[in-house]
Amino acid sequence: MKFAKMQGTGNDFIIVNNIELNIPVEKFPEIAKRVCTRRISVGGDALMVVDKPQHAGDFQMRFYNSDGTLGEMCGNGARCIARYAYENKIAGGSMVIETLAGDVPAWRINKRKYKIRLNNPEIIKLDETLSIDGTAYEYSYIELGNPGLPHAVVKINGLCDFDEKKLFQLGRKIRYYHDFPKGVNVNFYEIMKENDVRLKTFERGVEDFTLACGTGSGSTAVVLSLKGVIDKGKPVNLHVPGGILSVHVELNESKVENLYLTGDTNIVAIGEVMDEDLVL
Ligand SMILES: N[C@H](CCC[C@H](N)C(=O)O)C(=O)O
Repeated sequence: MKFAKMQGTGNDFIIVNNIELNIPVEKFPEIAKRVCTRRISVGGDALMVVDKPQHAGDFQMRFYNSDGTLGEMCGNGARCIARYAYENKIAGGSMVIETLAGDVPAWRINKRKYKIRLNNPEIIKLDETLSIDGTAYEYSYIELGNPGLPHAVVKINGLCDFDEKKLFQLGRKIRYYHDFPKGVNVNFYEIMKENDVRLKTFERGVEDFTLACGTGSGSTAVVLSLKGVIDKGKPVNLHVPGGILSVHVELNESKVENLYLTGDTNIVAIGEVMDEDLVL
């Protein structure tokens, strides 16, 4: 199975072109689980599949988390797959990616940098409260697109020095909190300085922190813009464990008109998956 391994700010993906491979789609959850397993197979946060467009887009992106579950969208994945599509002549330097959450336009900025327009939020609930082990946490809930990718945005003072094991436990408990029927990706943030935000995301489907989350970065920037915490006109720098992502929130009053995500991509390997225990 021909593949490319890419990463965007450390969020890593295995990408295959199903226009050529023609693998029945019902097989991809199992394939994803296998090839994404670190040490045992190729390893990655997710498997992404390029397929023929279903309407007016350039191609379809199917996204499978490392546990085999389907994700509605993926911000870093969309940036990487846009580069994959451009370099494999599936699309030009300006394209439209069809995702479950809706169409995602993408642009090549230069060889490694790609920008996408994230799906606009369909649900936003600011300043909610949840309780974990007797402690109350304020959070905001947001879904980008429809069906939307669920995100909780939680402020943690001292995130930089927060005990990693404790943060993992907290992330996992919020991820499965009963108020979130679809489960949730958990974004812990703290403000570093004006428009610079530190962010760590515990991802549904990976069941761990990833080095970066694009939709999580977009969701956090929207919440902070609406709350008036950051300067609305300017891009927000999200300092994630894998690097820096830039998000530009264009607001009209309190309505998000456009939400852009920009960052680097890296093609780590191109080759053939030879895993002898992979069942195709
Ligand atoms: N890392 C991704 C999100 C993956 C979505 C997945 N964790 C889910 O909730 O299904 C991003 O850059 O936006």
